Amino acid sequence: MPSKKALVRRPAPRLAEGLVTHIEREGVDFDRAVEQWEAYAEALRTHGWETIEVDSAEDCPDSVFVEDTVVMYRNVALIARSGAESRRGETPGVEEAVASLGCSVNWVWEPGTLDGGDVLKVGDTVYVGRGGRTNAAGVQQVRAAFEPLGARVVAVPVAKVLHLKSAVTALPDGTVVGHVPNMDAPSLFPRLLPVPEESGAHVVLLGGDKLLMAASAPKTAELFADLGYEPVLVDIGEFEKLEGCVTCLSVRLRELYA
Ligand SMILES: NC(=O)NCCC[C@H](N)C(=O)O
Repeated sequence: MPSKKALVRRPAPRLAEGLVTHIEREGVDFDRAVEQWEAYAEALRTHGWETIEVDSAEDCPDSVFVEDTVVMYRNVALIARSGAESRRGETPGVEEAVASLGCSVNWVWEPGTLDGGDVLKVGDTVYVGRGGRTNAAGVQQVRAAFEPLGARVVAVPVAKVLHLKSAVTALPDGTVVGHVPNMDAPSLFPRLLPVPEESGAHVVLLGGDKLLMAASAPKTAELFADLGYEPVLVDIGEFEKLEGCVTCLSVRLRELYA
């Protein structure tokens, strides 16, 4: 059944200690990060999403990036097991949240690793990035969880960036949007629109023609507006310093059984 709920998780006080892998570390202004997070959640609500706050994980610096902890396919939640050990303590609160919403809950088990940021769904195609955070066993476990439900899993090598969705996401019509210099295997995507900015590759579908995007991608926003979309820009600069993007700050639940 269609639903418009989104999990979000308040930044932990230790946010500034979050992991940085592919960029230089920069100081994070915690108060500003909280303001940006509030504005992000407000943008979701303004566009019809009910935000559900997962209990905060005070000791987990990266816990605001809630997308990495769980992958949804229909009503089934697959609880991730991050390739970064420091992130594994983030999952219990998320398990509770999805279970209390009536989702069926599965887990990625050792030796599998998976970050939700490596999973891009386009219709029933589920692209899974195999990279620093997601290993081959993790990809196999996504297949085992979702293919019996009708998904087709496509594994995608990821080496240049943190996650698959650091490089590509998709528009409402299924066109994949990607920053080609960050992509390891662009030919795996049948309909690819290259975008001029790294953060332009990150869109959250708000419904209809509306696309939530980072304010740091003005040229891509113009490109999308010219194609008939309506970009909604939010400043997430403090999270970008930690390799975060608009997608990673929420998990949308679109097919709950009410
Ligand atoms: N899905 C995402 O894009 N997640 C961003 C995670 C950033 C965090 N600092 C990390 O390295 O895990």
